[in-house]
Amino acid sequence: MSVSGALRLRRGDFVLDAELELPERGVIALFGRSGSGKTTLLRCLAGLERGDGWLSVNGCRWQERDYFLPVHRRPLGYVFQEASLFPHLRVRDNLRYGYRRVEASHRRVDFDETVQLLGVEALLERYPQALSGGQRQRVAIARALLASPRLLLMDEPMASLDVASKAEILPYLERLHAHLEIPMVYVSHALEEVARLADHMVLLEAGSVLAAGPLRELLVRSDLPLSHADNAAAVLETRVVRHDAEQQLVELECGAGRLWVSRGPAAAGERLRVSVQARDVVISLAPPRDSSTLNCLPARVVEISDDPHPGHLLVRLAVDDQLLLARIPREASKRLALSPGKHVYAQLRGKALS
Ligand SMILES: Nc1ncnc2c1ncn2[C@@H]1O[C@H](COP(=O)(O)OP(=O)(O)OP(=O)(O)O)[C@@H](O)[C@H]1O
Repeated sequence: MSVSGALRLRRGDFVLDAELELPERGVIALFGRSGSGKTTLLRCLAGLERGDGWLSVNGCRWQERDYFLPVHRRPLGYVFQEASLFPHLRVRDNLRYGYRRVEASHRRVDFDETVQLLGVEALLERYPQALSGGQRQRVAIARALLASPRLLLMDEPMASLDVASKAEILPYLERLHAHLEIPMVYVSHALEEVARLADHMVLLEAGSVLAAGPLRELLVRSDLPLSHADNAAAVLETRVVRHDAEQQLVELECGAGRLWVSRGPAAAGERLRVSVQARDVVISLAPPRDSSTLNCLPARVVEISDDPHPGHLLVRLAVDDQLLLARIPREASKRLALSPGKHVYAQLRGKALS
């Protein structure tokens, strides 16, 4: 584990008391409702808050009982909700600022590659005030990366963006995810965002860690609040089979089944994750005929549990070794005589996949 620690901090009535064991790369979502302590924990990781406990990153002690590495000496990148760029410097000089502060022999990122990765080549000569919110955040992320951090911290980097800017920046964050060799701790309270980006999740509730582990496992646990949320979703890992230009669809392999999604061209063999909302999954006993449903996967009922939505149940389905959630009417469960072990078909409504 590259980031581990136990951090405690009291702020008024609120107490943060969190133990962490984070993987050495990939996107780690700090997730929880408003006030659960996500930002406080992130600030403790950065050294912006000093609580009790210890913290070790990549084998280096950042904090212990009598030792505290100050924030300016921690090799980390911090991206805030609002991009904090220097207004009097062009984008190029904003980017160079962090880059130059790292000795050439310690640099682990290439300037041009990072500029390309975040798609900011065309913006280099502009001043921050001539950028859109999404562009500013891309520059802020590039600047954080150019300081060759060992840990990248992001505090709801899309919170202040409108829907269009969010849609613009998400693909860059996905690209970043594929290229990053360091852990990126990403604070969010938007489940859709987390389902698209994160590999690992730390679920916070009232300052404590309620659960932590691989995202795919936590999303579908019926004992956690995630699976009972309105927008509860599961994530399926798939592989691109082919792009059908005529139908404008991409065929994906998902276990023994196939899915079709409308996306731009994708290369065969590429891994693609899709998130499927529980409310968009329909269960049937036979594959649909004479239906406009494009996607239907053979599945097996694993567990049926109560759901807070009146008149509904939550069904956990296995699609080979992956799990899917379906929120279905209680009446339908009875009519179809669903029980654990039963073989069924999971139809995914048109908009189910994202
Ligand atoms: N300086 C402070 N003094 C008193 N209470 C504080 C202080 N800073 C934070 N808190 C409290 O600590 C709790 C956790 O706040 P924090 O901002 O970490 O939550 P969060 O999960 O990031 O919330 P959000 O999603 O709304 O940003 C909140 O109840 C907040 O009111």
